[in-house]
Amino acid sequence: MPSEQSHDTSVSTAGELAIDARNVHVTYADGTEAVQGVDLQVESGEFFGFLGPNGAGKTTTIKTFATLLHPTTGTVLVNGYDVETKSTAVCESIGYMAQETSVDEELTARENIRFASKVYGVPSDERADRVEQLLDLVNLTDVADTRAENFSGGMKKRLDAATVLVHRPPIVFLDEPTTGLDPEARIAFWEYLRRINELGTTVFLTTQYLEEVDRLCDRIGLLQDGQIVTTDTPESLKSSIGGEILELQLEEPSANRMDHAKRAIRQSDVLDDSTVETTETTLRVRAAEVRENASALLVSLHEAGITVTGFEVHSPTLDDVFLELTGSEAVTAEDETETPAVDQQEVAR
Ligand SMILES: Nc1ncnc2c1ncn2[C@@H]1O[C@H](COP(=O)(O)OP(=O)(O)OP(=O)(O)O)[C@@H](O)[C@H]1O
Repeated sequence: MPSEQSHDTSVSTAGELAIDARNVHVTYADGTEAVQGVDLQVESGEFFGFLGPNGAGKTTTIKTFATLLHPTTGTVLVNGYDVETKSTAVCESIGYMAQETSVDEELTARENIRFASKVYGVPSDERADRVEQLLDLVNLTDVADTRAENFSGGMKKRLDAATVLVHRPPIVFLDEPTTGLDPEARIAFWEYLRRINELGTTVFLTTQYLEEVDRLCDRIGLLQDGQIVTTDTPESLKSSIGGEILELQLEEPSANRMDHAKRAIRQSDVLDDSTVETTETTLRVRAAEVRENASALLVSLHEAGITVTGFEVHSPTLDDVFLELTGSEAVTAEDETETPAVDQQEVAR
């Protein structure tokens, strides 16, 4: 760990719990039970991905951990501090990045980070060094004196993330930090998160980009309807669903056609034990012997009058885990794009 950038872990050290949530419920004033008995332990230094379909309660949970909402019942310790009785200590020991970017567009990158250092109480004689380290960490040194209004969405996100790190919190909460970014900006941001995690910071994030989660996260918690469905490593989650997946694209897919195909697969005696899931565009058949029986399945579908335009067999991915455990499809990278980005090189200095 490079000493000049090492994060202060005096509040929480490896092996200790960064988050210890027990039976947490959060009910909004209108009666919506957004969180319904969450139990979750995250160790210091972990890179933890918090996943779930829209409306599952991820933002509510993360806001409760970051003291922005009160648990209705249950207890949450963050870095050993109770979010209810020691909320100031919790705030001082965390960084929280909301879904909406909070950088001041009128200020330059350097001014934004300097301002955050002041707000978070970084001693004045340490501020200048801290600002330069963070600019370097998020790769914005070259545009440090450019106003944030000229930045692309990805650059603003990286700047925003730098501002939540000024007080060297041992844990950062990031709520969908890469939503809306184009693939290149997203990769740069994930690389940045990997760096801060390597420097010792616990990373707790919500996201819907499962490929990156698979690559980066030590563990994943899957939330649905306010409850944790499972918590495990990406590898264990993938192997737990077992078998292989045959993905089929149908000609002119529609709900009716998908149902028809699903029935045809079930009625054929090709596979004894299979799980068939459909999304808007794809039919997924999971079974132990699906690879060996793919041709026979295609013949059955053809005989049932269904035209298959494409297919592939693959090992289970986190998308498959997500679909099986929640019954809904995760957002894919293609679903979202950011507004035209100003490339870093294009920004006038
Ligand atoms: N202020 C609020 N008042 C009442 N209900 C709310 C409020 N905020 C969120 N909810 C509801 O609580 C549930 C959980 O919402 P939450 O935003 O925590 O889910 P999420 O998993 O973060 O969803 P998304 O991925 O769409 O951001 C949803 O049913 C949502 O409509």
